[in-house]
Amino acid sequence: MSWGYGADNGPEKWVTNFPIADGPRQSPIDIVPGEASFDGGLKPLNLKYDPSTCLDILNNGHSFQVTFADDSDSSTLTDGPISGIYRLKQFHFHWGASDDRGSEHTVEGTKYPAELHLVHWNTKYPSFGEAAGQPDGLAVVGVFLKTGDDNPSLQKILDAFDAIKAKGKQTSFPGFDPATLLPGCLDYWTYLGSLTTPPLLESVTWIVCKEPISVSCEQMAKFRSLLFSAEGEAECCMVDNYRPPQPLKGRPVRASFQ
Ligand SMILES: CCN[C@H]1CN(CCOCC)S(=O)(=O)c2sc(S(N)(=O)=O)cc21
Ligand SMILES: [Zn+2]
Repeated sequence: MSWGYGADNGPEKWVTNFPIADGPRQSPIDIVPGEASFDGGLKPLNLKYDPSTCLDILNNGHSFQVTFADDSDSSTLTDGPISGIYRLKQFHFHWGASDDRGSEHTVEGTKYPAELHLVHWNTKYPSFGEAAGQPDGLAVVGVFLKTGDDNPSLQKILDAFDAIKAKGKQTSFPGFDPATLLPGCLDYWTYLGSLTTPPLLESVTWIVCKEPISVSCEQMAKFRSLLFSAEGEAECCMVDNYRPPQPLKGRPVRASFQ
């Protein structure tokens, strides 16, 4: 059985096939603002996204992801805590079965109903796959979702869900601008961590925005209409696809704001 989020193949079991699960720089973590150190040397995030690089939306059986053309520097992350140019590869979400849980990072124990991850790779490496194995290979921008007003930008994504309900389904998704998913304020916390799913590679510079974006309760319900299962299999709702916080193991967490 491959990894997942169930009792038999979930986060507590991943260490069996992925021993790095108990490694020194695992993600997510619980962020304690009072223990983060303000670093005046941290630059503002510079996110420049070109909607024409948006390709398709896919249900990969663990989440859904929106994938981007990354053969040029059209959609990039620069500055912030990183050096060089990182290209946007994909974004995806993690969410709960109910609004009281779903995010991977937590803030002083507070769980949000969902968390957005924008995945970028360091162009000093020849490809995404190469970069994913390097300690400075990836940079993921995390954005919390908080229940409140309807989010029109999110709605465009949710409207595509009927075409990707089951695992393995994919459909074209042209012209989406991921910048419309960012909060107004780009203050962030940053620390060195890992992928939060297998292969749990310790190659991620995490950049977690302090300000959440909004999602309505109805929109959260739509997230929960996706399936972990493929067509023809017993239906299993895609919910609680989040890894809980992992030990900090002495890592510094820096804040870009005071
Ligand atoms: C379901 C698999 N999720 C993985 C898939 N990729 C890793 C593929 O490694 C290939 C060598 S990824 O780099 O796109 C990526 S980023 C995150 S997260 N939640 O930490 O932002 C998980 C994953
Ligand atoms: Zn993720």
